[in-house]
Amino acid sequence: MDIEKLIDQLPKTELHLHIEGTLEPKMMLDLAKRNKVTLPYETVDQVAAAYQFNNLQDFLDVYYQGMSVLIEERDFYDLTWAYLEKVHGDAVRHVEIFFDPQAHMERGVSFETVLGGITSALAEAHRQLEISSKLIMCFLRHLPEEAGYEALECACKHKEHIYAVGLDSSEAGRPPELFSRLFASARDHGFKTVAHAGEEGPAAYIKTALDDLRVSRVDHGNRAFEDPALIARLAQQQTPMTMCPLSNLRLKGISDLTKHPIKRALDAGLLATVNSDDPSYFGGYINDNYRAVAKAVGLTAADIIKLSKNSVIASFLPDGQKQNLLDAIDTQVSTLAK
Ligand SMILES: Nc1ncnc2[nH]cnc12
Ligand SMILES: [Zn+2]
Repeated sequence: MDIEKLIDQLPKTELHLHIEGTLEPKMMLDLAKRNKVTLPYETVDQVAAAYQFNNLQDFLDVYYQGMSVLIEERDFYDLTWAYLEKVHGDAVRHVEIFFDPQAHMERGVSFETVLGGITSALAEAHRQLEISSKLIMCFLRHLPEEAGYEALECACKHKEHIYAVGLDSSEAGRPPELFSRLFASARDHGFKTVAHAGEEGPAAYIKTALDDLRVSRVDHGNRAFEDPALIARLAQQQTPMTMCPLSNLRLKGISDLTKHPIKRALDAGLLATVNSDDPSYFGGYINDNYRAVAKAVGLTAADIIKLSKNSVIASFLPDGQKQNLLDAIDTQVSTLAK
């Protein structure tokens, strides 16, 4: 079966996507003009040239600067809508999107402005594009745990729109257990939990994300392979891992895509998925990630089908909707096999 066609046409979900990381250079410059924000770039080429990163922190510095152009509700709407239209063409049927409210609130943009723009676009995508969605509010781990409570209070006022909380930003030296009380409080309020772990941080951070934050999924998780007992546990528990190949390449977690652990993860029986993380900054949306990693590590047609099914199983969708999507994958596979 043709791998490219499978990637293009198989229904799938995206589970690791920072909406602020979908800000394309052109939109960044247009919004800077619209909102009278000064950026250190004047052309799309200058923006693109700044996207050279040696590690996660290099990227985060550019990412937080880029999002300074997002000010009005319609900016968040435009950003989210552009992403959804784009991945509609990638056969994405369901998205679980991260957003970073603390990074906006500290600039004087209200939680409601951010949430209003994102949720209006998500509702429109449900109507027009038949893409369903859930929102995951991330706490910034470079800030103290105490700083997260304000965002959690805001989230509690909008429980109908926010399904889970996550943990992102600078990982080194900021282990998950620093956020145990905040996450316990979020769970008490009924939110599911996920966390970035093992992107740059050690395997021990993945363990404490599981044990202390009680995460339903591990975002990235690459460094789990340094601990065979942890791999056995992740396989046994079928804890989903939301992997992001082009992100790992661009942030130099791996020196080349042939070293990406996605194939090893599938072969070890892990519930691994492929996602784009911050597609505007890392050079590719979800299907670009599938294509690049498939070529680099030699994924088979069976692997691609497995990955699209894993993306559904790993989602927060109710069982009935998961089954509908799994059936849609099988139907598409049969059509392509003819
Ligand atoms: N790849 C990533 N890791 C941690 N925090 C992030 N915020 C946006 N992208 C991120
Ligand atoms: Zn991420």
